[in-house]
Amino acid sequence: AELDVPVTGLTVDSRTVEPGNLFFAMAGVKTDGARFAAQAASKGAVAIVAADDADLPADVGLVLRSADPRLALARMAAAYFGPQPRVMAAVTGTAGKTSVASFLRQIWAHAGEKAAMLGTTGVTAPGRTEYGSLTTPDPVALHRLLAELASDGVTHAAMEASSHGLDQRRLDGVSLSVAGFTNLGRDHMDYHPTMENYMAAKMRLFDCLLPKGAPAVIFADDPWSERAVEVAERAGARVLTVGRKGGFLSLKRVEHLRHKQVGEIHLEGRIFEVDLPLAGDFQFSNALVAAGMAIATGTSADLAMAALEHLTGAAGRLELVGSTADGAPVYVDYAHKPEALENVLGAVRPFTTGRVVVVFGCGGDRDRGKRPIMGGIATKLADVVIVTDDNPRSEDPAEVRAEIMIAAPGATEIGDRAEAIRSAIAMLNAGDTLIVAGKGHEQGQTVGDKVLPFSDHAEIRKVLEALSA
Ligand SMILES: CC(=O)N[C@H]1[C@@H](OP(=O)(O)OP(=O)(O)OC[C@H]2O[C@@H](n3ccc(=O)[nH]c3=O)[C@H](O)[C@@H]2O)O[C@H](CO)[C@@H](O)[C@@H]1O[C@H](C)C(=O)N[C@@H](C)C(=O)N[C@H](CCC(=O)O)C(=O)O
Ligand SMILES: Nc1ncnc2c1ncn2[C@@H]1O[C@H](COP(=O)(O)OP(=O)(O)OP(=O)(O)O)[C@@H](O)[C@H]1O
Ligand SMILES: N[C@H](CCC[C@H](N)C(=O)O)C(=O)O
Ligand SMILES: [Mg+2]
Repeated sequence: AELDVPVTGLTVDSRTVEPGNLFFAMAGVKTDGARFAAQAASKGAVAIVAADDADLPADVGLVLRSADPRLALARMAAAYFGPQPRVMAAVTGTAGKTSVASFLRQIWAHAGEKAAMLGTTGVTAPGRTEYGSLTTPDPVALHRLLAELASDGVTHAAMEASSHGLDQRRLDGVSLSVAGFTNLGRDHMDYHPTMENYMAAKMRLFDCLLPKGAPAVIFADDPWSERAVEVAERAGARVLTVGRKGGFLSLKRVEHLRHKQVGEIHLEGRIFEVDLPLAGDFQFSNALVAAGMAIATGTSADLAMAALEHLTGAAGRLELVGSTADGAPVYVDYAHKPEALENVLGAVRPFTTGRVVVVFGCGGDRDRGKRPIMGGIATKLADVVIVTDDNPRSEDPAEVRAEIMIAAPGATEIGDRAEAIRSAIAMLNAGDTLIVAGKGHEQGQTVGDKVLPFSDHAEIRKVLEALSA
């Protein structure tokens, strides 16, 4: 069928249909949009886009069939909203996406570009800061945003490509200049049936979305790096590897100081000594991926390396919130999956002369398999473990905690997160380090379907202030 009537908007939700909208009926995880086609039609949808095999009532008007309606939505949203920032970068990987996108925006800004980032923590652009929700927005929200950014004069934008986003074609309409890969670890095993399936979703960024000949910046030191390089090469990308084993940016020597690290980076025969003002080995990895992506899209090596010395961590990523009177630092971190927890606990060990104390929990309605794994990691790598709540959602919080506690003998269980933070800070001695993990930048605790205002930062500050008063 051919559509020669004006379309007033695109939507995937029948409840938001306005007269003249094109309604996309999507088969989802919870329900099927096809069941709402009649409602969409009655609210004035100009046509319904549906899968070839979708079951639709007869009286819904014009129907456009598609073998892949999510792909159709992405492409139509791109066409409908129009302009995108000239240089679009997307980074994927289990951990580090938000950090890389944030660092890339900062490097571009340092080089004088009008740059933006969008992802888990929201949108950051010149004159614009918004709190986020999804890591990769749906195509309609995404292309509306990109068009706004472009019309505001933003020329460079860094975005995160989550595996859900890639799998659901959310960024298939984005014109990419460069793509990045950080690492692969266990995550979202409630959505992806196997690690292979999860890796394949991530690799869509390189083998479906990145134009041939465009640069693919790949972190070289992960067990999955080789696979990523193979996929990107086979897809015809210009592969640039970064890291200790990196061929493009290679990290030769790192010295860990308390809140910063000094590293030597080799780049095409030149040597840069870089003072990175962030703690944690993994932040150097993220910084290298970001620098590689900036250089690959035209930033000079000198400017990119200089920018690394001014980087600020993304909110809630190994963020130092304060210290006790004895100088014990208290960090907020977003580790909510096994490898991330392992990394962050390992990252603070070199500068901790006393005990590493960790407060963490696991989200309800999310992969249950990771709970005992994280309990085990905390027990192995921290000296004191306090298990608490992190967005129980529809689950019984005590049961979520119990599934962690099975693998965390010796851990203390304190469900109330504020109370857990108070107890942890109260026990700190000089030389100890406290990590409050799992919520990072989040500003709420989701219990049932209610989001109660909650911030690890605010709780920590409150306790530290009370102690110093
Ligand atoms: C599991 C998942 O990814 N779900 C996403 C998916 O929803 P879905 O299609 O499965 O939704 P569904 O509820 O089954 O409904 C099917 C369809 O019927 C429609 N519908 C439903 C009810 C109705 O009355 N009328 C109607 O038209 C829905 O709009 C939908 O199109 O497509 C929607 C539109 O793009 C997304 O908003 C939604 O994200 C939900 C909110 C979500 O929580 N997603 C999380 C898991 C997510 O995507 N996370 C990733 C990774 C996070 C990370 O970095 O770790 C992210 O990118 O944020
Ligand atoms: N390169 C890395 N390797 C391992 N762990 C990392 C790395 N970068 C960050 N982390 C850990 O993962 C947490 C989340 O980091 P970040 O938000 O940058 O990743 P993300 O991929 O965007 O995560 P999400 O999918 O949850 O949005 C950090 O707080 C830290 O604990
Ligand atoms: N994007 C991730 C964030 C998890 C953060 C953690 N605080 C939790 O609630 O599990 C998710 O929705 O699975
Ligand atoms: Mg993120």
